[in-house]
Parts: sequence; structure tokens; C-alpha cells
Amino acid sequence: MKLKEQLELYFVMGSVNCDRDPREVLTEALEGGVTMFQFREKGEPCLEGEAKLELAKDLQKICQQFSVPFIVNDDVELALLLNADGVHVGQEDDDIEEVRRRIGTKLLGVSAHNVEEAKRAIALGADYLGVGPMFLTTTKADIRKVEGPNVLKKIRTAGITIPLVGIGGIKLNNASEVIQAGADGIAVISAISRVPGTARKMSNLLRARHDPEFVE
Ligand SMILES: Cc1ncsc1CCOP(=O)(O)O
Ligand SMILES: C=C1C=NC(C)=NC1=N
Repeated sequence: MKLKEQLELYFVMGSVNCDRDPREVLTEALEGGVTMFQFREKGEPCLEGEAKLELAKDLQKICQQFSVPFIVNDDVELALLLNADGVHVGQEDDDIEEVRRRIGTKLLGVSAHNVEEAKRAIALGADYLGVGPMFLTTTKADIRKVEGPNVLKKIRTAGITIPLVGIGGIKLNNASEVIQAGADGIAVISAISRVPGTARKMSNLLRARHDPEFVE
């Protein structure tokens, strides 16, 4: 399966984003049609050390049962220890070239906020970009200015064809807007982690656009 297809419904989550056992939340999300998963253990009070490692191992096993890629946010050490399928880093995180050197051919996702950051990430070896925040969100404390889906159009107009997901405040009622603006998929935290059944609804919505009689 091509990376653009794998990025269609990208669930990002950590224990902080869950009101119940993250293992149950992930299993239900994967049953609902999530196509890629990122373990992002951030915020207050996030797990560390042994507890973080144990949860990561369990979530990776669940992804393997569904043959869905398991990506680790920021923690390159953990990604290598688990032989994860890839890492996702921010523009400011460890220098992107250094991360690429350490992970070899594993997937490298980089956050980008505008065209200039998108170009920089690509030059440094990104395989896909996470662009946002698309809409207002309280899930991430230190979000940059909300540029909206328009920034996706600008990136595509700049001739950038790399696989892209939008992220930030994406819900069932605004997901289509992100795709129409040029994203290959959507990256979602709370809409899926806190509301059972949302993954299935988003999956159906996203897949419908490939149906022949689909009219936008
Ligand atoms: C990690 C991240 N990066 C930009 S916004 C965001 C949080 C997205 O969370 P939610 O899907 O709950 O709005
Ligand atoms: C900040 C982020 C942006 N995009 C993605 C896919 N994941 C992230 N953690």
C-alpha cells in the first residue's frame, strides 16, 4: 500500500488523550478503519520510563495485529528500541538530518506550519508532512497560529507533491475540507480517542471519495 493511502486516517494518541485504557481505545479505532497510528505520549501527566515503554510495546503489538504502521512521536530512542515503523518530529526537535541518519529507511514524518517549513522538511529528508493546526484545538498546549486548510492549498500550489496530512481540531464535520484543500489524509487525536465510533464514521467518509458516483 502506498504511503499516501496509509496516511488516509492517521490516529495520534497517548494515555493523556484517553478517558479509558489506551489499549481498548486503539483496538476500537483500528477496528473502525484507522490506517496509521502514532504513539504520542505528551502533556500532563504523561507516562515515562518503564510505564511508557510497556504501553508502547502493547500498542505496537495491537498495530501489528491489524498490519497498521506504528509511528513514535519525538522519542527516536524508543522508536529504535521497538523497531517501530517510523518517527514523527517537529521542526524544532532534534535536527531532522540527525534523526534521518539514526533511523535509516524508517518512515520520517515532520510537522510543518507553512510552505517554507514544508520545503525545509522535504530538503532534510521527510517522507510525509503533518500540517497544522487546521482548526482550534486544546489538545496541544503550545499550538502555532491557526492557518486553516488554506495552508495546504498554498503548499500544493507551490508544487509540493509529498504525502500530506492535516492535523488540529479535525472532527467529522470539517474533515472533508482538509482533504479538499489538498491533504492525502487527516491526523486526529481527541475526536477519535474520546468519542467511540468516530473512527468508523471518518473512515467511511474518507473512503466514499473514491467511489465512482461520489459527488463532492
Ligand atoms: C499534535 C498537534 N499538532 C498540531 S495540533 C495537534 C493536536 C491535535 O489534536 P486534536 O485532533 O485533538 O485537535
Ligand atoms: C505535531 C504533529 C503533526 N502531524 C502529525 C502527523 N503528528 C504530530 N504529532
